[in-house]
Amino acid sequence: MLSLRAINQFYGQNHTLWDVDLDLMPGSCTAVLGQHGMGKTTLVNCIMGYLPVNSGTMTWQEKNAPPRDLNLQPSEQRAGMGIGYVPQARHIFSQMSVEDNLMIALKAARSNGPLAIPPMIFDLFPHLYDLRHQRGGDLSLDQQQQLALARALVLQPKLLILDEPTEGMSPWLEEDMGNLLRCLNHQYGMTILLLEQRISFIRRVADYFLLLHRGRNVATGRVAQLDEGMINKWLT
Ligand SMILES: Nc1ncnc2c1ncn2[C@@H]1O[C@H](COP(=O)(O)OP(=O)(O)OP(=O)(O)O)[C@@H](O)[C@H]1O
Repeated sequence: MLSLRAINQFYGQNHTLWDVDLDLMPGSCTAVLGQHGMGKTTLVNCIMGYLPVNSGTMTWQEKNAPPRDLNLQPSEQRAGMGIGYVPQARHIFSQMSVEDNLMIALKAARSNGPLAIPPMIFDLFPHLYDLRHQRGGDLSLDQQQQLALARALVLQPKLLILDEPTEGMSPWLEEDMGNLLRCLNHQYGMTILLLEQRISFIRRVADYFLLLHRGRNVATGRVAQLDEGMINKWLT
């Protein structure tokens, strides 16, 4: 679905990503791990087109369609292509209603075509239906997190990218988030890329991992292979 090869990125003179490779299989959930400042958000910003890639290739391929060079797609088109993103800072519009927050995502990506919130949104987030006329800023932090996720889902992305979705969450909300991601992954067949620090959460929801250290990809594999040795070496 998405293949990255030898991605390098610089902030000015600062070499931030070094020859990073990543392969996302359709319907899989992959976690990118690493301590603070190791390059996780930078990698996603490159995928979303918010930051330029200095070298390397990013190839997007859907079933029965030719591969597309993601570097050639303007960032504003990537959501329409099927890449949804929930940033770490939720960036919801606090003055707009819940419904308008959802509609604006549809309008931004679809200049023509139907502008209806898909039923799956309120199936997944029934509370948001009850709150649909409330201002985003009046929601609790958990509800804002749900709204940010719902807004990424209105376009029914093929790939959903989440930056630290469990940050600041209590254990029971973390469990709900895990169930939701598993549902999106297994029932809706969505491919998921997760930037995450909590190992227990990764073990619950992810199939594969990629470990970044100082912008370098130092380990990849199945989550079952993520052992204490790796955790002690790279994550503590
Ligand atoms: N706008 C920027 N300008 C210059 N350097 C930056 C900028 N954003 C991030 N960096 C640097 O790039 C490196 C990678 O940062 P990045 O935010 O991608 O790491 P991260 O793994 O996502 O960290 P965190 O877990 O704290 O979000 C860090 O050294 C950081 O200081």
